[in-house]
Amino acid sequence: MLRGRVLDSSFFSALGQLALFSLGSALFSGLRGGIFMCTLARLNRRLKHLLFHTLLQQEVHFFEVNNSGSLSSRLHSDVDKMGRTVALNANAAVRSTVKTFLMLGVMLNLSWELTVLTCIEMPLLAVLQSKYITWSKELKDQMQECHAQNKDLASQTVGGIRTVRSFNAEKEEVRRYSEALDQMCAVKRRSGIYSAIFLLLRRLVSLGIKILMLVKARSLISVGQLSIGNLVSFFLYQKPMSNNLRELLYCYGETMSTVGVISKVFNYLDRTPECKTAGEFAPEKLEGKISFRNVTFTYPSAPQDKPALKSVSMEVQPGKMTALVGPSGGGKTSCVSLLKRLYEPQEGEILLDGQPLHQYSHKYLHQKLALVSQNPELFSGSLRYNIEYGLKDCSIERVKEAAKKTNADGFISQLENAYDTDIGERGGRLSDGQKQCIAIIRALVRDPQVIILDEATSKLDVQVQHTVLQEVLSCGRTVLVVAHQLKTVEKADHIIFIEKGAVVEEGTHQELMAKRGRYYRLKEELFS
Ligand SMILES: Nc1ncnc2c1ncn2[C@@H]1O[C@H](COP(=O)(O)OP(=O)(O)OP(=O)(O)O)[C@@H](O)[C@H]1O
Repeated sequence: MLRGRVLDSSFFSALGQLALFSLGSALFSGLRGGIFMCTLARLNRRLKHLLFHTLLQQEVHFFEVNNSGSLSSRLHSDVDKMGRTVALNANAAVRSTVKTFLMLGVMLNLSWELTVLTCIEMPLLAVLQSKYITWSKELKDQMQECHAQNKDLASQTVGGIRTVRSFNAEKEEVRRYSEALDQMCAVKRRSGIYSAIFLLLRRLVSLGIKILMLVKARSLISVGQLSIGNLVSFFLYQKPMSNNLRELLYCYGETMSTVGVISKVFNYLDRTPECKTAGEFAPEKLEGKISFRNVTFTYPSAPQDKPALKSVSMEVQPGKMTALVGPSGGGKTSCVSLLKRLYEPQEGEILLDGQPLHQYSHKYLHQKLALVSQNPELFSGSLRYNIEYGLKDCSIERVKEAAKKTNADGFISQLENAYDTDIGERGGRLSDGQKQCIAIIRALVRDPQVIILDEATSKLDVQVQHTVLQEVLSCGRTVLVVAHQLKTVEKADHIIFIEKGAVVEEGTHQELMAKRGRYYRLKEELFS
């Protein structure tokens, strides 16, 4: 047509072909887009599920070295970015490749010389692009880190707003956040400068190629190897063809620069937790006798010559109340953490009814051995949800019964929706004492044989403390109490005094008082 030899019949046939081609292309692109979006959604869901599952299997130390902000960033932004980049780029790459080959055929037919020149642009741009990727990859990693840090800082400050307010630290927190934002801004600025330089060079290369093509076209026309019509047709194809090539390069670049993000996500997915896998042992009857045999333990993040426990040996008798006492930093909580298998000792072993702890099934162990700590971790949701947490098929009657035993049903029934009341983020709508009550009910509802109270009743009044202790001691349970308030441990059947990671002395209250050793002196210091 552009050559001016237009016949009505060929015009309509070309129009028909064009319409068919457009219809096919629209159908193809709709289908392709739809399929890729569905695949992307599935891929995203699967990756997040896998990553969250893998994260929850990791040992406690992993969460000490990886803060929650960066983990949540990996889980959300990184997985989203990864899925989007891979799926969308694959989509764009398929589209551009198909178009490129179709156009290449037509363009070669019009002028192979000009087509070769068009294709020269591609390797030049590829060299530029790969340089740009190397520069920008590092910046993208830095941006991810800054993003995670900012998120962590904001969520930590908002989560700890009570402390921030009471220490009048709002200005300081705003300053810290603003510093973090400045850091992010500096990285983005550098990234912007690199991008501007890259775009400029890319334009210059394209322009240079275009000038070469015009010079070549002029010489081809002058020797009669190319008509003006063919040249115009060629340029009509050349622009979208260049765009396609550029899009292919862009997809490659984007995928390459996301490699850092992808490798981080896969590093987490492939990570094997550094702790012994739990066994299958789950006896029907458990007495609850605990033995520490020459247990030496150093926290993974502490220097290896600074063990928290040094060759600790002790016995917690079944059905009795044993108290762990000692000065701050002595190693009491470390004993409890080892008992709950939050960490593994480097030397020695811990036995429950004569069996090493790791041989018990994970579910069984945590059901039979319940821990209530001083600042229990509660989750947003209803009271009932928090009490039943992790239990399947727990009836409301069981929950109510456990609440009655600790005298907590009174305050619960006065709440707006009783057991269905939402307790707010981390149980923020409850008092500290009420939180401790909920944590005790949460432990009792599991009907454990061993119950560990790590300063668990410190915020309850004396009457409730007494009721709770009576309840946990009933049914022949083994009770291990960790206490600073020596008053609460006087009733214990056995007291173990731990200092600087070692058992210093043990016996009943009367025996230790008569001995006039460390226990006696600590008591004197507290009451003098
Ligand atoms: N997560 C940790 N990483 C590294 N070191 C730790 C960690 N937790 C505790 N420690 C160190 O281990 C030692 C024993 O701490 P532990 O918490 O067991 O003492 P504690 O007797 O329970 O103290 P408190 O009575 O103050 O709670 C301390 O020196 C402490 O600094």
